[in-house]
Amino acid sequence: MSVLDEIIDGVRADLAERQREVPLGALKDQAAAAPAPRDALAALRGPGVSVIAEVKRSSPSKGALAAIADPAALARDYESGGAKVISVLTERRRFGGSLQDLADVRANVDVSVLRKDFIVTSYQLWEARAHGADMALLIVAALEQDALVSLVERAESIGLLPLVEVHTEEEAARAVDAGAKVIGVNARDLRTLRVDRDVFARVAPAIPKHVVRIAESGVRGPHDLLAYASSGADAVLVGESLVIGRDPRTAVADLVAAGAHPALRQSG
Ligand SMILES: O=P(O)(O)OC[C@@H](O)[C@@H](O)c1c[nH]c2ccccc12
Repeated sequence: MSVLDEIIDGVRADLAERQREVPLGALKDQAAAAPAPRDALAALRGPGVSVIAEVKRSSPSKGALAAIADPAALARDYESGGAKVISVLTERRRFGGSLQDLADVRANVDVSVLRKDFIVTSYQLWEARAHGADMALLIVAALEQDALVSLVERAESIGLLPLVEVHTEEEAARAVDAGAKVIGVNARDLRTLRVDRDVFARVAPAIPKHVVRIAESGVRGPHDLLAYASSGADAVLVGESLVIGRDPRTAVADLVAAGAHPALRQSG
């Protein structure tokens, strides 16, 4: 069984428990009472290379990264550094996150917030919206095409912008077919956890220009952002290097400054 399959087994077990506690009808009432969605698409379209900064306590590949006692404070630092979107990992077993983290972050920033999790049912989309998310991650490798298509549609119908994640050209074609407006290319293979920063340059040409292209994982600093930008990235998604550093606000600001460089305007 791949790492991805193992993670999803755990996600399904936790999900079953939450579904017993909160019936869908009650969850939909919570979603109706949540603050209105923010326009993440406009934020991601630039100008410059947008930075999505992630609240990430641990990862299956590295274990514990940072304690992050106050995710909202970290998110405010990211925002003041210029992050356009805050990504909040809500998966509990491997990443140490929660839906409470998502709600805390959303209540304390003015930018858009992404629910980063392993979404396999529409119940999780309603949870995302009920806790204030503006975007939700959908991982192509975790979903049959029918399920992907219906989750993209459902997300949009409840006001969530789906970020559809791929790792290969074939997956990118599936994401485009599913109508994704935002596609993320993950440098990390979720089946093996290996990072290959060349994946973005290989896969990006399979994604039409009108789609927002996000390079995910492996950004250590401005030089990696610039490399992704030169291959056509509209945005980068950064976790580990921000949470392990001493000054997340400055780390984001350095990325944002690199992404604002005028020479990048002709790229892509
Ligand atoms: O910590 P990094 O290498 O900067 O990566 C961030 C982000 O791309 C990574 O957390 C991620 C990308 N896709 C995912 C899917 C599930 C969980 C996590 C992820």
